[in-house]
Amino acid sequence: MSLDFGWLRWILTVAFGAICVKSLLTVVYNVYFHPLRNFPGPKLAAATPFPFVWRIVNGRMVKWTQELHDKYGIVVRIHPDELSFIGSSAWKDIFLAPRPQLPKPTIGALETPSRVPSMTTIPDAENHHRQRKIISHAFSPRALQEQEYILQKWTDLLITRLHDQGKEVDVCEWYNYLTFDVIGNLCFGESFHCLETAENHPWIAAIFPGIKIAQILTIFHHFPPLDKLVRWGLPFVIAEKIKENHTFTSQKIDQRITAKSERPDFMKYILENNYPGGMTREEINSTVTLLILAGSETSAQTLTGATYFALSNPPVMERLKQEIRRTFAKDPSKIMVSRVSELPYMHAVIQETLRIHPTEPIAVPRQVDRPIEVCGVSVPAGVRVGIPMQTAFRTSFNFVEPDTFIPERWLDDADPKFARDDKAMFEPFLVGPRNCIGMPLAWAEMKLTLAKILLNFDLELSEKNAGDWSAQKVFLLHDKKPLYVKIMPRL
Ligand code: HEM
Repeated sequence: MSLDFGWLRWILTVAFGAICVKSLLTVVYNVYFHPLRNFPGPKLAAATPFPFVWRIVNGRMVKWTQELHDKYGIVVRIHPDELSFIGSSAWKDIFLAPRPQLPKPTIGALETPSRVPSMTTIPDAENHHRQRKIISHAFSPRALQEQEYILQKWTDLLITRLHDQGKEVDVCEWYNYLTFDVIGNLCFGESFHCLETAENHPWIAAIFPGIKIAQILTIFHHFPPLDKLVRWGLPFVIAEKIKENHTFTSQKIDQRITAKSERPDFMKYILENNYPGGMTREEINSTVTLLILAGSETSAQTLTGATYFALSNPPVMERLKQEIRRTFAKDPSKIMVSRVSELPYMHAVIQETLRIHPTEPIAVPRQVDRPIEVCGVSVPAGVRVGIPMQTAFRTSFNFVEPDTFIPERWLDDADPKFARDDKAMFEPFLVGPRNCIGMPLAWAEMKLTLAKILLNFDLELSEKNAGDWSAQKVFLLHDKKPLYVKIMPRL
């Protein structure tokens, strides 16, 4: 008996035809009738999300937005529903002025392993505030003072371990070991033992590929209903890793809670201030995972960047070494957070690193839920607006010699030509109620580390590094590369 599948062919043809007609109508609407139709930008990016999602997949979003802003100016329509701004008043217009604050869009947001949002993935302002109020106690000036001994202990261990190594190390890896151990201590009361073992803990080894996959999978958010399929299917793809990481975090937090310790780490403050109706245990798990990521990779990337840029510009390295060695030569034990904070040139080197190589290079946009004005133009509700930091920090619209590493531009006695720099554009830690809560900790950790490294070692770039270290793809974070450096002990 032969089966007649004619009806199936007919259904498929009709379905395919309907999809084509709907897509065509959407394209026509996006280009000619959409509220953003008059904004500048490439027609293809206005018509469909494909050019945008392609840059997410190939990690070239930074290069693309740079080219678009060079061509179209300070505002560009980079997606049918998204505008990109690089004018400094955009910080105020998007992140400070709207009250209540604009929510984070669910499109493009990474999910936490448990699906319970962390402080940073919660879209709405009210719930974000509820969590941030509790977490903020762990980042007060007093808490940072109490936590300094942890920074001191682990930066000292980094120096000892570097003395044990051969002549050449991948500093990217070692800065990561340091920042993970510090943040492990602050979150769980116990380090990840990376510095001791010179290895990444499996939790860490799993998280980076996980972020990359999750970021690439966000492209399906742009093609509903495929987003639902991915949400359903993702756990099957990386189920084991998700479960392992989730269990690890949960167990470590359990242990820290049971220990009832008075160590001044993050958990002490979270537990002390978690009033009834505050954070649920699952929210604590998700937010601790966020703290580990936000508090480690960012500082490690910036330390690697500062090392690379200073070594690539010998007069900068010379001036930086002089400042540190002159200040601490007589008594290296006096390298305290309060004292390293007073070194203007080191501050300028790190700022310039964050300008050339910010840790959040691409826009993390906001959802416009009411008409607003950004950089003097009216933006309708229902779209997304963002500031791509790397593009905004490295454009001649905002900075003189934007691609050149010049820490001197940040000094009080800078060359008058740098008066043309729009310094209000430079906000590498974000502004507003969702800015970086760990900024003082980050500064303290980075300055302490750089000071100790340059007091103890002379450094030189290895011939093993190929090309420009800072030319990296971006999958939300920089797709980091090793940085091989020859280290020569001097103390
Ligand atoms: C060079 C170092 C760092 C830079 C440049 C940096 C930058 C940023 C930026 C741009 C954001 C906003 C993310 C978004 O778009 O939502 C952010 C958020 C955050 N950062 Fe940092 N960060 C650094 C270090 C740290 C450290 C050491 C910690 C400590 C744990 C930390 C904890 C956080 C947290 C918890 C958030 C989320 C805040 C919220 O959602 O309210 N960061 N950071």
